[in-house]
Amino acid sequence: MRIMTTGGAGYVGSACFRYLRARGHEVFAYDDLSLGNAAAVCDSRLFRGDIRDEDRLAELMARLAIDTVIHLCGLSSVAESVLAPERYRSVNLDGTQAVLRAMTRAGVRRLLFSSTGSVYGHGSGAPMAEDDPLAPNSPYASSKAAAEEMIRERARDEGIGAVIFRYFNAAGADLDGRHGEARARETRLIPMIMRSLSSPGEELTIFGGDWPTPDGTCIRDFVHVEDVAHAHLLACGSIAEGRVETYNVGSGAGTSVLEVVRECERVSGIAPRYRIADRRPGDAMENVADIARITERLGWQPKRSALRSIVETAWRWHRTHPEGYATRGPRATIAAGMKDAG
Ligand SMILES: NC(=O)c1ccc[n+]([C@@H]2O[C@H](COP(=O)([O-])OP(=O)(O)OC[C@H]3O[C@@H](n4cnc5c(N)ncnc54)[C@H](O)[C@@H]3O)[C@@H](O)[C@H]2O)c1
Ligand SMILES: O=c1ccn([C@@H]2O[C@H](COP(=O)(O)OP(=O)(O)O[C@H]3O[C@H](CO)[C@H](O)[C@H](O)[C@H]3O)[C@@H](O)[C@H]2O)c(=O)[nH]1
Repeated sequence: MRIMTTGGAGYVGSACFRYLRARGHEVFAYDDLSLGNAAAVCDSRLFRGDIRDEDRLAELMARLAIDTVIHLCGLSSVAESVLAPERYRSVNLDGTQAVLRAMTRAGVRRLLFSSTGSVYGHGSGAPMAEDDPLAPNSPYASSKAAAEEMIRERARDEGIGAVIFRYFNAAGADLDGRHGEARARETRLIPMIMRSLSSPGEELTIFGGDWPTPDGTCIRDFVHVEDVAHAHLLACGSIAEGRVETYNVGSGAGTSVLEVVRECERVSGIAPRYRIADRRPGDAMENVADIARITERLGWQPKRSALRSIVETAWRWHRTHPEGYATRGPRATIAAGMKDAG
């Protein structure tokens, strides 16, 4: 396949880029690097640009003879979206429209889209299945639900094939120790815990200790980023023109925020300093995936998504790369001067 990954220098996008390339596919990344890292992909295959630049996308898709687009580009912080809903609508929804129009112009007929498990809303204690009603409770989740609808409409009108992936909480780092989560503006739980472990002055804030859950903190479904990348490999091969398939991508297991904090303490041997604050606006109480559909139809199984494996790989990455991809010197496992990480 000849694949364009939008948002391909980001955390999940670059993991997919590397995973698919290592398995023989021609993969190109498109990213404005506002949050992503050029060093996470291969320089010669990274094209810089804004996702709303339809002309540039169409020109690149045609020139590179792309047959499949994996549209991962997006803004994805729930909390930030509450403060800047218009920006989220613009990048996530207008950006998706630009990708769809560019695909039409360049004759690309296969799309894999990164949606989110947060489209289901708070949850009711049971894992969420793909046909459950959607109840997005943040501008971020709403923008993804609207983008999904736009894709379904386009598929009906033009007969393209699409897979919609609703990821739950992607986490962990590559097993090679050279790649991991490193965003310009970080808000996610595991990187924030890692930061507090590495810098003793940094205190972790836990948002909400009064949710109606066993320990009062939110519950999430953490899935290892390498399992997520493997799901993309399987899904790309399954896309059929004229059909849209929707799959949850999670581990199927719920873990509370405090349980994650404790696991990080066990793995690192360092007790993080934390305080419990008010609930974070836009947060869902519980977000756990029912993964029966993806298991049955794509034969996918989470293999590395045990919490221990997620935290061990994340800790190894953060310990050796305290400044993310900018880390140099003996702590970094990236060989000095190595540019072509892809
Ligand atoms: N990581 C998760 O747990 C998770 C869960 C559910 C859904 N998702 C979705 O998966 C996708 C990837 O997530 P991620 O964790 O890799 O995020 P990320 O922030 O690491 O990557 C997003 C990438 O998009 C790029 N980008 C942002 N705005 C852009 C713009 N206007 N033009 C071009 N590029 C732009 C950034 O530079 C970045 O490299 C997102 O769409 C996100 O909503 C992620
Ligand atoms: O410093 C922090 C950061 C997070 N949390 C808590 O940890 C949980 C997870 O928060 P994250 O920000 O790590 O992730 P979200 O569940 O909010 O969102 C993530 O998973 C979703 C899917 O479930 C999305 O798609 C989204 O892109 C992705 O960031 C939440 O209860 C949050 O309140 C804290 O307590 N302190």
